Amino acid sequence: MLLDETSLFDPSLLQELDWSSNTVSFSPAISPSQPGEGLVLRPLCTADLDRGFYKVLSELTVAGDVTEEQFKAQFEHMKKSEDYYVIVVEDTNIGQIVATASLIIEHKFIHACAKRGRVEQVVVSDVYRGKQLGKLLVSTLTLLCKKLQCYKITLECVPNILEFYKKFGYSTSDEKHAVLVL
Ligand SMILES: CC(=O)SCCNC(=O)CCNC(=O)[C@H](O)C(C)(C)COP(=O)(O)OP(=O)(O)OC[C@H]1O[C@@H](n2cnc3c(N)ncnc32)[C@H](O)[C@@H]1OP(=O)(O)O
Repeated sequence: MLLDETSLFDPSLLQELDWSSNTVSFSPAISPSQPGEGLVLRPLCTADLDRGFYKVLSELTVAGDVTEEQFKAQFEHMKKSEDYYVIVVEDTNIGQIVATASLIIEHKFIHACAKRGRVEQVVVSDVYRGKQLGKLLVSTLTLLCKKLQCYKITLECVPNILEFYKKFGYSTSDEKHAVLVL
């Protein structure tokens, strides 16, 4: 059996986030530990390949077709590096992944060997949009990035999504890049 429930990173990192220092408001209140009825927010595991992980990614871009072997090998590479934090929301009522986002840690020589985070592949499945899950994912990764002692977070997106990121305090230097200094 190639695919299993092993987490990409330590799940306790999500549980230990200081949600009270979150800068956006949620109404009704949701959090990483309580994302909504039947929903669970957690690190990616390889079994998520059979729970529609690629289907969700394909709502963002060309996700491609991969074998279990390819997926497992990429997962193992990411896990070993300890710099990839892919989170998913599973709807446990249907056993499907309905949202995902990634934080990648980049190591630098500048700023006294600092680390910076990159937020990528933020996507909420069509019928789950407008339920604050996008906001939950980005808030979670922002707090996680801070906890991992990064000095800033950057991301790239199309111009019409910039307004979404401004909610979290990201500022923009042009039409497709946003930055948040932590
Ligand atoms: C770095 C990257 O990955 S960029 C790629 C971003 N992803 C995509 O473009 C994929 C397609 N889109 C999606 O998956 C979703 O629409 C997302 C991720 C952009 C937003 O997720 P949702 O769960 O629908 O958003 P959520 O319900 O949390 O909305 C939060 C707030 O953002 C606003 N918002 C939602 N989508 C957008 C948008 N496309 N542009 C601007 N504002 C938006 C909402 O109005 C809401 O505002 P409020 O808090 O004032 O009421």
